[in-house]
Formats: sequence, structure tokens, C-alpha cells
Amino acid sequence: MAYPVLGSSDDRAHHRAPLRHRAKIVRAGKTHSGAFRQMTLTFEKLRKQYGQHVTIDDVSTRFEPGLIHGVIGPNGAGKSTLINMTAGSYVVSGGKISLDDKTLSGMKKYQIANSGVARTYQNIRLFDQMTVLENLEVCFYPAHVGQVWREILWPPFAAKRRRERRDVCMELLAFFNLQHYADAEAGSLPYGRQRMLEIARALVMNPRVLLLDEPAAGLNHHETAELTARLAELKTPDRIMIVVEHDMDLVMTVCDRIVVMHHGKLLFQGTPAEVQASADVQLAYLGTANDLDDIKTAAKDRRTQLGIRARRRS
Ligand SMILES: Nc1ncnc2c1ncn2[C@@H]1O[C@H](COP(=O)(O)OP(=O)(O)OP(=O)(O)O)[C@@H](O)[C@H]1O
Repeated sequence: MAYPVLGSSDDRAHHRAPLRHRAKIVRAGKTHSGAFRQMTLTFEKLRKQYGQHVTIDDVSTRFEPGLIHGVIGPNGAGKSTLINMTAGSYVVSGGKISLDDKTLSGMKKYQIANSGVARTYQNIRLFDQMTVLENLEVCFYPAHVGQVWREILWPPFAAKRRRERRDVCMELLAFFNLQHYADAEAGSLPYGRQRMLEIARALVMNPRVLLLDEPAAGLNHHETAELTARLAELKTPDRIMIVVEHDMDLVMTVCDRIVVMHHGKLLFQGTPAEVQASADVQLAYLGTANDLDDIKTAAKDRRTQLGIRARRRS
């Protein structure tokens, strides 16, 4: 399938594409068989303020596809605000967010979502009373609203579409080891499973930009290791992944590039090795040299344990 071009009618066609073409949506290298257009998410002189209180100050950076970008920083540094502005939950006070040649800042939340941006929340926001499967299936409806009449008037077509949607959802559930919970109420799942379900839901529409706001928050060691492995597998050449996270072990293990925020400003950006070597970052955030050694050792152990290949150094 040719990769859709943002800002054109192809953009909408992406969401209307036959579901069978999007069945393999989670594993790297299996998403699109044909050529695709590389998208870059860009922040230009981004600013957010509440009255006189500036929370994001002149942040410029780029997020490239095929990489997992970490965003780290102390509490209140502005990490979630970056996610919220990108997803359209917060209005941008100044500067610009663009996805390739399309300006996202100023667009409505649903328009940003329709442009291929999906997110998870720091505090889990599932439909607790719906089943696990329904939490995923419900994501299809806005994108396929044009097909509703056809489904009403032609039951075999409706049944086929339902099967196709279900296949995509079940594949995602299996990827996150949630298939056995498909008929359970989402609110009844253990916390760690709910976190995974939120990520699965964000993936239903096969987003080009996946924003994860503290996905490891509240997870135990075992669950964090599982999440780390899943995130590494979610990397595809055409997907931009941004992970806001406090778990340094996860970040240093899985991220290719890291942006360090401090007091609303971009303090540093680089590879995990560069971030760990930065005196500014050490001073502002990561702590003592002993802490850093512990983090490096833990990250190395986990990469070995999970079979994640060593990152490219650039
Ligand atoms: N809706 C809001 N109204 C007013 N101030 C806000 C709002 N949202 C965030 N802030 C302020 O913006 C600053 C950055 O908050 P943000 O949540 O982005 O930080 P963070 O780096 O994600 O922190 P944490 O790691 O604790 O989640 C904080 O000073 C916070 O109080």
C-alpha cells in the first residue's frame, strides 16, 4: 500500500483503507509494503504560558520517524505540556508545531487525531464500563462514518467490516498479551494490563505519531520490562514515537534520541550516551555519577535480557 500524503485526500484515504491492508500494524517492518513518505514532527519556538507563568519557553526541535524519542526532565519541567500541545489538548501560546508541511498547532483535537497523531495519558483514561475489545473497536467509528449507511443497507458488508475490525483489534490485544481479557470490563483489569490496553487503543488507527505520556507510571519491575520490550517492537520506519517517562532505565534502554527539559526550556538533546555524558543534564536532573553508572548497567542488562540490539550511535 502506498503511504498516504499528509494534507491531501490521501490522508483521509489512509483511514478508509481496507482493514485487511492494515492488519499487521504493530510489528516493525510489517506495516507498509510499498514506498512511504517520511514525516517529521517539528517544534518551532514553541511557547506555553498561563497568565504570566511561562511553562514552555522557546522550544525548537525535530522528531524523526523510525526512532523512539524520549522526553525527560524533573517534575514540572514541561514534558506533559509538550504532549498536550502536540495532541491539541492545550492551545499553543506561541510558535508552531508541524507534521511535515502540515501545521498542527491551531487545529482541533479531532483534526490532529485524523492527521495520524495518537496519544496515551499520564492518568489512564479507558472506557471502564466497556469491554477490553470494545475499547479498541470504538476507535474505528469516527474514521468510518462514511460507511455507516452502506453497513446499514447491506448486512453482509456490515458483517465483513465487523470481522475485519475485530481482527485488527484482536491482533493488537494479542500483541499486548491481552487477548484473554477481550470480553472483560476494562475497569476490572489489573492496573498494568490497563496501561497496555491504553497503548493498544492508541495504535488502533495505526498512527504516524504515537505520544506516550509516562507509560511506565505505576508499573512494577516485571511490567516495565514487558513494556520496554513492546515499545522496542513498535518501532517502524514510518512511525514517530515520543515517550515522556521518568523511568530512566526504560528511557536509556529503548530510546534512540532524548530531549531533556528543565524549567520549560530545552536543556539538552542527543543520544542516550550523550545525555548521560552531559554535565548539564547530570547537574539538573540525573543526579550523581554513581546514579548514572547504575542506570547504564541496568540499561545494558535489560537490553541483553530483552534481546534488544545496541542502538546506533550518531
Ligand atoms: N492546565 C494548567 N494550568 C496551569 N499550569 C499548568 C497546567 N498544566 C501544567 N501547568 C504547569 O506547567 C508546568 C509544567 O507542567 P507539566 O505537567 O508539563 O510538567 P511535567 O514535566 O510533565 O511534570 P511531571 O513529570 O510531574 O508530570 C508546571 O509548572 C505545571 O504546574
